[in-house]
Amino acid sequence: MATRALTTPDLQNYHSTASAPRLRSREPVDVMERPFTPPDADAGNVKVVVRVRKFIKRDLEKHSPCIIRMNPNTQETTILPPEIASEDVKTSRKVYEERKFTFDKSFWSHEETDGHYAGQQDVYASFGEEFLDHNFDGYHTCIFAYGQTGSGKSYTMMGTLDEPGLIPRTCRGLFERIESEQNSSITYGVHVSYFEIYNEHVKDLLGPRTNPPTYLKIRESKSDGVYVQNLTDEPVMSYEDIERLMKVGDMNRTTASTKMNDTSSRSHAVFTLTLKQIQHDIATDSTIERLARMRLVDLAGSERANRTEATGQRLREGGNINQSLTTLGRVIAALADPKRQRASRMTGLQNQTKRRAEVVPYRDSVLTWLLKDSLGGNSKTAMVACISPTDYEETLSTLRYADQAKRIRTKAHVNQDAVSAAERDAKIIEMQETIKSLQLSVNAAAVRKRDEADRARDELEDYQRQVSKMQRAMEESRAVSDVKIRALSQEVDELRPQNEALRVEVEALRRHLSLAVGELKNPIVLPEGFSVHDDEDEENRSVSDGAYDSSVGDEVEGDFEHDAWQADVDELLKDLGLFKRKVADDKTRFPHLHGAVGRNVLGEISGN
Ligand SMILES: Nc1ncnc2c1ncn2[C@@H]1O[C@H](COP(=O)(O)OP(=O)(O)OP(=O)(O)O)[C@@H](O)[C@H]1O
Repeated sequence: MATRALTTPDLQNYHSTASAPRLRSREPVDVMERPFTPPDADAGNVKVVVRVRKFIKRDLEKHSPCIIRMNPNTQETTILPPEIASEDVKTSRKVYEERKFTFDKSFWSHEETDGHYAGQQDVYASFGEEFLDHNFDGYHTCIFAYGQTGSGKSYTMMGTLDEPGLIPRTCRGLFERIESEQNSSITYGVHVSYFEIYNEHVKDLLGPRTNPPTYLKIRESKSDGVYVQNLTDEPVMSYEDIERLMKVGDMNRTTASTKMNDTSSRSHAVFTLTLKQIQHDIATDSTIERLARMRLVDLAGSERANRTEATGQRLREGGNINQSLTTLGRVIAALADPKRQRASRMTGLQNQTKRRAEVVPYRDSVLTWLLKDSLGGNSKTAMVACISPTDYEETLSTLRYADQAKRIRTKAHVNQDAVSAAERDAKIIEMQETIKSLQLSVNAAAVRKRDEADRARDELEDYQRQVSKMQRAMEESRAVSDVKIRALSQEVDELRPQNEALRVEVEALRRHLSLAVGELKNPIVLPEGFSVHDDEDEENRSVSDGAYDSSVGDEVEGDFEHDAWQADVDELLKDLGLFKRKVADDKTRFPHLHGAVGRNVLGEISGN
């Protein structure tokens, strides 16, 4: 924000006809002389002006005559019936008749050579400057252009490079006033936003272009009313800053060629200037803050589809444009309803009357919802009805619309806050505290979010780690099992022949043993003098004894045999004990070889 000195050279180009002369006089003004305290609320009707444009190529090709007359003294606009062939008049059911309307201003922009011709500067000077006065007094304002396609809305609002319209002139006027301000105790801040409503979507015209386009949301709050969320609201320091933004916005606007207009605006464009003034009184160390919003709206054309020969996308656009404009018509009708106006002024309303006061269908379209305050609330509002000089039906419809809008009353109040030094300090501290606590909660939320995310990520990683660990462990254990199985199989294979040999040996021993045990239990008693020699025994004895002594009696021979058997049995039992131990050892070493082999062996040993 800054207090500025007047630098723009072409101030002289503007001449003023508007009523509020204070800043317009360009005289240095004493702050005491210009008290910062205008009346608090100002109820007034919507200001309605009508403007007829000159012939354009299309009119000239059709050789259509001008059917509009305007009286510069009475501000009366007259529409004459079109010259149609008498046969057509007879067959047509439509009523073509002369109609008169009176508006706050009727701008004759049809023929430059006429004495009461109104150019762009005249239109601005007539009410643009007055509305700027309202802004500096702290009132919100809204100027919107309404009319059929090709009737001159964009020309009136934006204009051309050579003939700038209301928007550039208002912006230039705003900065000229700021720069001409002599009072160094006032600081100014200006912001600009520019958006369009296309097919019932809000598009930021100053934001970056995206594909697909980004549509913004509309919100409503107690403190800010209806607003567009995340809309670019650019701070500007000079008219040149705004000029640059206007170019960006206009390039982003959705236009198309229709039968009625080569560069037809297919959207409603809303250009908003916000002016904040802070006046500081050094003596009392208090400040007065004023906030004013200027809405400058270029509506899309109110054409009927069959007239523009629209199809496809154009037809759909037409439907949406008409939905907004039809709703605007209903809102205007509701606001202009005298019964409603009476009801809204009355206190202690009956229910039915109260409902009538409340039911204005603002929310039925994006356009009317966003213009809610401008149309029926805290705003000083003007409508510029743009008309073609040739089109009876569309022009009559626009004039009727405008005539109805005249009856709308708004209740504007000054948006001003007086703050003492102590209050300001307290407010700053409070804001600092709020910011601090917001920052903390934002940080905490961010940390919480981050923590939660981190924790979740950690948990996931941990889980994944566990899963892969487990998979690895399973693979390892499978590998170990495979090795074990292979080793055991090998061992079993190796043991198989030993086991077989043992089994055979055990079998032989068992047979031998049972024979021996049987002999021991039932010894064979030979008759006296009977000896049984076999050749082998005889031979053995001869060899072992060296000499055979036939004198050794039968008893001696029997004892000897018994001892030998006993020694054999002892030997066998010893072998068996050894074998048993060996088998038991193997069983401990190869418990898995519980299988048939081991069991068989052990079973066989134990005689099972
Ligand atoms: N007062 C005027 N003086 C000179 N030319 C004008 C005037 N008004 C409109 N025109 C011309 O008429 C044509 C149509 O005007 P403009 O584009 O402003 O119409 P529009 O109502 O905005 O149409 P749309 O709704 O299709 O956007 C343009 O070529 C414009 O320059």
